[in-house]
Amino acid sequence: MENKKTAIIGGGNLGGAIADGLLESGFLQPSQLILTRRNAGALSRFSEKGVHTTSDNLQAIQAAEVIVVALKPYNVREVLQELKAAFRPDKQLLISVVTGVPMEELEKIAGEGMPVFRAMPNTAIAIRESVTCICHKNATGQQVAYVSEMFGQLGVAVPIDEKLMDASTVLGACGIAYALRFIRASIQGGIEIGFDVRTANLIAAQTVKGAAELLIRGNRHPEEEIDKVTTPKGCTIAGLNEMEHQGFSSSLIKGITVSYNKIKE
Ligand SMILES: NC(=O)C1=CN([C@@H]2O[C@H](COP(=O)(O)OP(=O)(O)OC[C@H]3O[C@@H](n4cnc5c(N)ncnc54)[C@H](O)[C@@H]3O)[C@@H](O)[C@H]2O)C=CC1
Ligand SMILES: O=C(O)[C@@H]1CCC=N1
Repeated sequence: MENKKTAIIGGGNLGGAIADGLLESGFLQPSQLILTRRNAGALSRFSEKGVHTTSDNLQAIQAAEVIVVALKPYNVREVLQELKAAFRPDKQLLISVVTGVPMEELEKIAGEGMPVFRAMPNTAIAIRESVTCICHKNATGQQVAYVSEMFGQLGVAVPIDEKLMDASTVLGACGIAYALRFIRASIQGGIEIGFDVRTANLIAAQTVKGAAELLIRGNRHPEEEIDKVTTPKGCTIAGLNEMEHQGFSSSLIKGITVSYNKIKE
């Protein structure tokens, strides 16, 4: 499939990370990518690579077949409304990574029949290790295949129903921060028991990577792998049980539900 000229509207944390992933994977050449931001000067690391960077969203949309919207939820409606006339439902497709804005609303702005996708990646998309949950409306099979391939190049793409989009935001997108906080706490503990910060960082991060790979490659439930580590009367079970007495699993579950309810607000 021929790769399509793509405009990313909103080259911030996530928009920039998507651009990094698309370029690094070779899915797009720099000349096939347009990146916008209010202050286009902040995108110089992309323009140096040959990406067209601009603050002119209208020009970007007119030049693109695929439009990725990576604006903040609080200004996305206003910005897209101003660009309404530039969308061409017969020639373009729209991918929104914006939290909490339904596809129906995006279609109303972009024009009836516009192929609309919502994609929920996380910041690991910059290194092609995202999990990206995707749903769609009005898209042809070919368009669905194209968008799946695009995000598949940037990690793992998972098709979901739109009703699960907020849940995927919490588990996948916010989840990166939750996993990193786990690693940070491990580092703090590691320093208490004798490691310097760099060594503790390496051990904690590689351990989490190994744990994740055991599940992904083995398609197993975590408890199966935990059982292999917990020697009877050993130090692992003693540590785990103390963590649970202190509310470890409970605090994560509560955090996830609070995060979910916050999106619903
Ligand atoms: N950061 C993350 O890990 C994730 C973010 N999201 C969603 O992605 C969206 C973007 O989030 P971030 O990248 O974190 O925010 P951000 O604030 O870093 O990026 C938004 C960018 O849009 C630019 N912008 C504002 N108005 C503009 C305009 N009129 N034209 C062009 N650019 C404009 C801003 O200058 C900024 O660079 C949000 O809706 C967020 O909910 C989704 C998944 C993960
Ligand atoms: O914190 C937020 O609201 C956004 C959505 C997912 C990641 N960052």
